[in-house]
Amino acid sequence: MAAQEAVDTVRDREIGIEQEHLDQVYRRLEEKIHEAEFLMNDAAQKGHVGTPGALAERDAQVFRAGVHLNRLNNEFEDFLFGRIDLLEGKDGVRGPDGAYTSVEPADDAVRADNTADIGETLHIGRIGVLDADYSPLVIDWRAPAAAPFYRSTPVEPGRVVRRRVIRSKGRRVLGVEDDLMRPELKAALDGAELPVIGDGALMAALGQARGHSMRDIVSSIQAEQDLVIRAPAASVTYVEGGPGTGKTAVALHRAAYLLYQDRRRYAGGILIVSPTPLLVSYTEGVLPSLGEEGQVAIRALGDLAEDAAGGVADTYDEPAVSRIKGSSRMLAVLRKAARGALDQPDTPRLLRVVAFGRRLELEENELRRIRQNVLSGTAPVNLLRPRARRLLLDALYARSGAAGRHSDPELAAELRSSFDEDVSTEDSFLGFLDAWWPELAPRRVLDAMGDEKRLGRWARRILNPGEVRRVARSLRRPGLSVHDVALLDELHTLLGAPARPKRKREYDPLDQLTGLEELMPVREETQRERAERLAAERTEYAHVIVDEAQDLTPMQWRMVGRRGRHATWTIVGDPAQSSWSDPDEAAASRDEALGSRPRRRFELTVNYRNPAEIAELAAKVLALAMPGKESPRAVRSTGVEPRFVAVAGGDLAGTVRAEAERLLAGVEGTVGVVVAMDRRAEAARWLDGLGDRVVALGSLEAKGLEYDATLVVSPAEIADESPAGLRVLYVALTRSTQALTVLAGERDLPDAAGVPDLLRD
Ligand SMILES: Nc1ncnc2c1ncn2[C@@H]1O[C@H](COP(=O)(O)OP(=O)(O)OP(=O)(O)O)[C@@H](O)[C@H]1O
Repeated sequence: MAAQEAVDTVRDREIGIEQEHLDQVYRRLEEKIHEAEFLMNDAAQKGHVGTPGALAERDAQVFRAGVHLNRLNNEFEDFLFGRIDLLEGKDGVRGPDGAYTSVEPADDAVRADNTADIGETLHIGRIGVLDADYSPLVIDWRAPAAAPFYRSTPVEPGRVVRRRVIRSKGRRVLGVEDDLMRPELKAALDGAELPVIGDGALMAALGQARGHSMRDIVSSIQAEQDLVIRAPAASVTYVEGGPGTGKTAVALHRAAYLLYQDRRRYAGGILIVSPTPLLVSYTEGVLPSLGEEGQVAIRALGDLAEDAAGGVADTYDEPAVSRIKGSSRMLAVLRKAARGALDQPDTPRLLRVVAFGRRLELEENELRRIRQNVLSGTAPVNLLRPRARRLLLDALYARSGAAGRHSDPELAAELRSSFDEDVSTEDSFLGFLDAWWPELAPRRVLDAMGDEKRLGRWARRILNPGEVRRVARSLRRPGLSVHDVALLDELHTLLGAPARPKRKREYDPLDQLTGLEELMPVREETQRERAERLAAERTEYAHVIVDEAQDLTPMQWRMVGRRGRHATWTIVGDPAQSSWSDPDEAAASRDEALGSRPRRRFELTVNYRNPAEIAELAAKVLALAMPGKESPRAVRSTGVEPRFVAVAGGDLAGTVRAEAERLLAGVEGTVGVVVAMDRRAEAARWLDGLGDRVVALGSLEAKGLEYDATLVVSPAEIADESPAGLRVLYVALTRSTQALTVLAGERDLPDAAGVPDLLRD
């Protein structure tokens, strides 16, 4: 008891020490806020008067102050979250943030009797704060000096002796957790022995109940993850790792890191491509919690093309259809369709005009010849219209008999231009051109492909008749599917957008400061509008991050590739979770999108999501889905084995509901019920009235998400859905942080214990 009290006293004292530091940080921030308010008022009063240099300097100050203001107003849970106590550095040099730059300890930092003094203490937070004398009160987590907080391990401690995670809420420190990186050392801080409190900050983070949005992991990023987050943004950073290894988390933190490193370069925008709108809404809170929003667009694959009018495409084609629509064979079909769609059922077959007092006509054959001639070029169809117009005029002029009238070239040219002028302003000619060579919108071509006969013509020798029928039928349904969006985007390129006049903008010196728009409350409305407009106009990005990259189809890789032609890339994925039927084809398209850029490859090996008991079950499916592929190592175990149940009395709905209720009672947070795609709608009805902690999901929608508990309904149904079914089942089984129930239907051939045959040893 007495020992426990002593521990508690030390803990309270250490919390008190961190509290003092946090108080000091807040005092300094308040000072800065006063400065910020003064500067903002001053700026508002003076308007934009002054030399450009002075303006830029003032704006930079307002910007920095605005960052602090914004941060404080948001009352982040843990503004300050870490601390490292370090040995003296080797070179004794300090970096721009006031911390020693060396990661290696000085030669004499550890004495022969294994004692040492702490040479430097750094606090790590969401942004950096300097004291009035420029000493660092808090180091930004992305700064080089903060890297040892994440990188240091007992095997390679560098200068770190003690690594501390500080839990705080607003202005109050709630707790501290320490890890000793050099346990063999007797280290002293200000002459007293260095105390060590508790262990397992990471475990505490992992055990917390889940909500419907992802949390940042800034206080517990692990060394192998940190290497990826801080990898230099050259060419392509390629990250592979199994379920729950933090790929999504790492991708988001990397976006924040890149912005910190080089804000001006990434003013060109960072695009994060996510497979589903569900994953977008699950992850979109992470960047704001890291203080970054303005420059990063997180978009679902179904929301990437501009023509996707009517919002996000989130309907899915049946697997047999998406397999065709996603494949690179569609490219050849679309090329034909983009040209063939010029021929509509109501396309005029005769051109008749009056010129020089004569009636002139071009008949069907002549018109066809002209069209073929124009289309022999490779330019986008809409951009060929001027050439079509010219060839029509040429043919009409030839018919008029005026061509040989003058031998003098100047007179002949004059005659020709007055002919062109006459004809091309005539209503009948203009009306004909609009109908015969209409400006094609991508959507119009896609709709035309819904006509089975026409699609059959365009897809001859590319798709078989059964495939043509399926695709045409799917295109006649209202709305857009996720896979249609990549087709639309390809059509956009094939058709070409006619140049539109650019809108003029007023010059605003504040625009030079990227990110400022997010921070200036007085300008909020207009700046937000501006940000939205810029985002809408943006078609290329400076950095592209692809999450769940294993799922992109060849057509989707082409679509994403177009948005990052000059970009650097970060690609995260897991081939074992791919729902695309032909991973080799997709990999070839990915390589095409990335060109010859060199790649740096990283691997993440630790599963932070699933307890070992769940990971072990999922590994059985992995062995079937991808023999020989190794499972990531689960970092914790809960002692709770997965539960197996068979459908009771043929009542699937009733059993699902009862099992969902049981899970809801068992965990504090969220419950996901994963069913085969074609059961999505009924599953939502089964769960009616159980509250918003539980959601029904189609197997493909479960990508990237996680729940405290999951109920996987009929593994066999999910596995049989598509050629990639086993990999999709692997995804479904790896969504849970605590509890997993597997419900077996008849098709699962459960044994007496309710275990489906797919999951038996
Ligand atoms: N270093 C960490 N500290 C705390 N939590 C972590 C850490 N790394 C990952 N996690 C947590 O583990 C879970 C899985 O992370 P994430 O979703 O990024 O994995 P993933 O590799 O994208 O998984 P999947 O491939 O299954 O979609 C998340 O809850 C994440 O917050």
